[in-house]
Amino acid sequence: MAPTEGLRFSVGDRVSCNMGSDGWASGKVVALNYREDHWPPTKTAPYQVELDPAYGSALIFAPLDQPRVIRAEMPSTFSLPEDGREAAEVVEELKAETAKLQKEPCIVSVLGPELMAIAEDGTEMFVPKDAGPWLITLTMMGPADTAYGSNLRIQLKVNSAWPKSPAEVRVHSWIHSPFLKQNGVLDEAALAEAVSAAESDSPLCKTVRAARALLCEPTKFCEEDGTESAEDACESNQERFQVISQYSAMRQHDWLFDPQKAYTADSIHPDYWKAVSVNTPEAWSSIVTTEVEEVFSVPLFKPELCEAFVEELDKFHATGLPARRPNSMNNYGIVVNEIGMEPALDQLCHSLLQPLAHYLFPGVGSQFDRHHTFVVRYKVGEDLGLDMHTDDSDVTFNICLGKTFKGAGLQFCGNQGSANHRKASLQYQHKLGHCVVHRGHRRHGADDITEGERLNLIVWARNIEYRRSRHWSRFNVQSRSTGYKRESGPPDPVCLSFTHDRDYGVFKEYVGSKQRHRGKGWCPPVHAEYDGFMGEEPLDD
Ligand SMILES: O=C(O)CCC(=O)C(=O)O
Ligand SMILES: [Fe+2]
Repeated sequence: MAPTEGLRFSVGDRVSCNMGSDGWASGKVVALNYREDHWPPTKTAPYQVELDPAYGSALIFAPLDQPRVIRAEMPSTFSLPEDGREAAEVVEELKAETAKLQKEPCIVSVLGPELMAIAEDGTEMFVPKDAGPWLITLTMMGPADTAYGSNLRIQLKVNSAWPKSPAEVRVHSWIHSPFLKQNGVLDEAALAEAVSAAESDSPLCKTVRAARALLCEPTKFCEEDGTESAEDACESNQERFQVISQYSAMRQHDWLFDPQKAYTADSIHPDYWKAVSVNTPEAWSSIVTTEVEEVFSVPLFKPELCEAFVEELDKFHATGLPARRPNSMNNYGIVVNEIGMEPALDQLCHSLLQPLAHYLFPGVGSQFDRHHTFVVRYKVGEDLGLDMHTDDSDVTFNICLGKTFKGAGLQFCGNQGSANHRKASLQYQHKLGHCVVHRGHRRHGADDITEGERLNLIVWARNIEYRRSRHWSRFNVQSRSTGYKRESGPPDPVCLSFTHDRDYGVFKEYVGSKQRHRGKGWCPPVHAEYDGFMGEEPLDD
């Protein structure tokens, strides 16, 4: 059908809709100029879309007729361009361009082009063979004496239609920017504009200059109404930068911050060091313990590394410098990327943890983009434990740093949305230096500590390719609506969440400040209630 009324799509057209952090979901247009009764008279949405059964057949609307909101359903032109060129020719060109890039004054290091370990074609993930896409990884320096005067790590994803099809820019460093999307990808429209303003005879250098300018001089690219957000971003960077540089003079173990020195044969458990050096399935299987299906553990840090890490955190606390907390329930933990450890932790994540994740969870664990890394801390008289939850990660690594403690086990239940997601599957006892590895969608929580103090380093690793695949969308979009399977029976008490569940109060008492959550839960969704389900009474106001 031809598009009507100036809209790009017609009723019946197959489309993909941007579900925000949930990725893209496929469906078909069922109405144009859609309206809901309660909307003001002038408000319409260009399209109503019925999502595919894989996404719960939900009826949604697209608020804007823009490619970033709704696009034609097709294999992403990004990964599998129809007008792609010979791969060898593109690789040669990219090599020549990366050589030019090395000479740019802001560039610290360049790696690649490397074939991606895993990529998405708009719906599914595939292992690239030789036709791309490729990644170019680089570290560059922001302008000195500004809020951006530190190393920035970015990755360029390039396909075989390069340079006709632009590179996607992924920013691994945690930088505040009005142009950065939630997943760490630079806004495509802003990048295109900045590329057209950049000067260079190499398209790759132009892209990198444009990315640097967007990230480090955001006000130049903002319309008047956006200047405020650019200024806010600048201020947040300044604050972060200040903490990092102030603390750099007070560090107890400088080597912990150094990507060349922190995670080496001196600090990594010898079994792990051997396995990662060999990196074969046999080597990994000889050190991995399967604690229960899809939950694994490995020896990772030597006790000396754990001890130094804990001393460093104690030192940071003692300075009184402001720290960002990992979540609202852990008031004494700390986001370690924010105190200057990011370069070293990048190295830990990409060189040491990535190969293990590829072995344990091929596909989703085969490639990581940015990671959110923090330390949780539990102590009697402070935070005791952590409510049942799922992580905003694709793969989570959880390493016990010490100190000595009793209680504080890690309870695992089922996968989010499954019939047994509130059934207990494992109580894991942390061991010094050992790392537990699990998927982010696994329901888990920390038992209360009864004695001593426990600190754990948590790495939430994310994979952009996976989050764009149908699998992730199905799991996340669908599971929030119709996708929760009917629960097989009442929950096991250890799997109850006081922040999420509608029946917590039926089985357990809300103690102290937990009271305020009574009646506010959403889980399980109504259609997924087990036989005989009873919801709790709401809180009397
Ligand atoms: O305390 C632990 O070991 C788990 C912490 C955790 O699950 C989290 O912070 O997401
Ligand atoms: Fe967690």
